[in-house]
Amino acid sequence: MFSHSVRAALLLSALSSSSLGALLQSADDAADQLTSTHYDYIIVGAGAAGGALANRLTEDGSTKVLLIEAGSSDYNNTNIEVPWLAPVLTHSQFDWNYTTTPQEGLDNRSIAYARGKVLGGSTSINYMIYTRAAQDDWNRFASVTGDDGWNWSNILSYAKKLEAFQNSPNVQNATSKFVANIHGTNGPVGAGLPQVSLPIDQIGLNAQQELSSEFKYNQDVNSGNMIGFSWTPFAIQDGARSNSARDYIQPALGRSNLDVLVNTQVTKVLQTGTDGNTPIVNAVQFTSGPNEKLYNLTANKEVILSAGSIGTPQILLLSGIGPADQAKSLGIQSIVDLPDVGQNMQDHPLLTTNFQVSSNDTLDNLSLNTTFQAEQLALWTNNRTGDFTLGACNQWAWQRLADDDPIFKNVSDPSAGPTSPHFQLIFSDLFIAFSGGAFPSGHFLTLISNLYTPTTRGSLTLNSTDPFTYPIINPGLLNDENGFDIYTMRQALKAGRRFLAANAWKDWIISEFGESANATSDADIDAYIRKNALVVNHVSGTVAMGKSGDSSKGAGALNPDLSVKGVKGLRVVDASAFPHIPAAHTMVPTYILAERAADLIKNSNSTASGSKSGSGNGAFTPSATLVSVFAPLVALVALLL
Ligand SMILES: Cc1cc2nc3c(=O)[nH]c(=O)nc-3n(C[C@H](O)[C@H](O)[C@H](O)COP(=O)(O)OP(=O)(O)OC[C@H]3O[C@@H](n4cnc5c(N)ncnc54)[C@H](O)[C@@H]3O)c2cc1C
Repeated sequence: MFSHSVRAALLLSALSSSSLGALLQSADDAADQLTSTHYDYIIVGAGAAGGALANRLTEDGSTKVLLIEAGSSDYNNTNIEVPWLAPVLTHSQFDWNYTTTPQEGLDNRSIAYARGKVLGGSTSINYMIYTRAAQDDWNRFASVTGDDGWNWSNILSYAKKLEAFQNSPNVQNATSKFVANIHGTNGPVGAGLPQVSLPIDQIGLNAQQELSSEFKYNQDVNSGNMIGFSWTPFAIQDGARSNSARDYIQPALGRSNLDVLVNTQVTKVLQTGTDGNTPIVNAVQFTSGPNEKLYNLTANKEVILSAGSIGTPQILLLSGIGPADQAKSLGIQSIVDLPDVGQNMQDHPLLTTNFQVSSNDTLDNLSLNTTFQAEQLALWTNNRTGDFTLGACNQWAWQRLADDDPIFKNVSDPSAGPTSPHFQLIFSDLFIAFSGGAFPSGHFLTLISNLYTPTTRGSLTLNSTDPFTYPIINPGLLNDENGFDIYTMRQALKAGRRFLAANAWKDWIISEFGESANATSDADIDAYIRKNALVVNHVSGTVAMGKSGDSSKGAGALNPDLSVKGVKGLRVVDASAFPHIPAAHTMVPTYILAERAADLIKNSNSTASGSKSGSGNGAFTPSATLVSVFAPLVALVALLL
């Protein structure tokens, strides 16, 4: 969630400890194995979705799967495992380190855009916050796609199936903080509530009770109704990060029908033939690096792109699956004209404000007090307990604008419905900033106000035909013509200030601190937001699903079963498929999407086999496009044929 540093987290150097035996560490070294194996499915990207799919599809021992990941296998690096160290992972070797275009809505600032590049993808570098999204969000996916299978009533079984929700003995009064019977306990993904109580927890509860008409108590944010003040669940199990590498991929590696190839980037998908007039696209091209050999490999059944909301549209556009005019302008041969590929990009804008507090018992001590820091680290190392098991906050509030808010006279409500929030308020027990630079000494509370129903849409377009040149990423943050986004960010900050002005906080909070303290008029608040807002890193929607068949602009690039419109043998399963960004943290919605996708794929009869007119399966093959784009490397590739 946070894109820069919590100062206390800058403690440990990366301790590398790769230990997965059955992994293929390099395409070059594994060439013999790859050439001699026939894969039913090739999954591209080992993040939230790719990890879940690789596990579920290989439950059937007769199904052979290859999972290809651009990053390393180092998912059990200490900085990844220790929850409190999450902030050090952005800008690290595990981050693609993208940058956006100058954002008009952010005073033309370009901002860093994190994405995970390691087994587990962004689940290995994220902030582990665990939200399923509201029932109204899922019901809207069903209505946009015309597929009732995306309804809350159907996906709830997947939400439970994937969970191992812990009722940890370390969580005080746990029964009032979550609803046990709506959670799963036997699934792969570990989750639970914070194990350490903080002094501000009781103050937060008192403030909620004092202001209960505005901030209702919600016993479980994952019930389908997210609205209100609640306790924050995390994908943390027994004190350590839970991610798709640890929970889905590692357990499946013991199966002989899963191969995982890391340090390997897929550069495009390839057409292998036609079925009638429909192109069959069931092959991938991949390489170890910009100047390394290129390989082609065909799947018996399908290629599944799970490279995330940046990687997946980039691969499709490089392959000629996207807007035909864009392909033409770059000299890429178009396979199918799909105007929505790379469009519809959405993310959640984020804003921090700091409050100086009178107590010296805050999590700031993890950086201010080296003795305390060492004690806490020892607790984590020895027992997986203590403050290093914590995430960004223990409590938060998910709120809606009032139904009669004046903004709705001019703008129709962009939220999915009454169970879905317009904004989120996070209450963190320390100083958090994203701008870098020196931290003030002292003790703080940080309010993080985030917009969850952005009306703006951005885009991803190619910079070049070189797959190693990053695409042009424009999430269009706060660039709304109707004024809804900046208005709602302002209302979020005001609501957070109201919460922190409750009588309950009077002995704790001294005053708002720093530049924001002077932002009192609407104009000043808006200026502060535009100057300082960043992003929650939930990028979604760039290859959205829509109703079946129609591939015109705005109708979605995917069918409701996540197959790519206009071709056979190719599916997209990741956060790029959401037609609207879920008004929630997006990891669990992506897991849920992948869990259902696995069943859709297993039940699908639409196998794009090579018995149609096209090339044979499971073999390295040359391709015409490869020759034109990578002319200098042709000689190297030829050696492999
Ligand atoms: C810093 C940060 C903090 C976040 N905090 C939270 C949070 O607290 N809670 C929450 O719910 N969500 C959070 N998120 C968002 C959440 O992690 C993502 O929504 C989710 O992981 C998306 O899953 P995905 O499968 O679509 O993509 P990813 O998990 O990003 O996986 C995509 C994978 O594909 C690989 N890949 C990409 N291109 C290629 C290619 N060409 N060839 C081979 N492999 C490729 C990538 O390396 C990556 O491993 C955060 C994200 C970030 C970056």
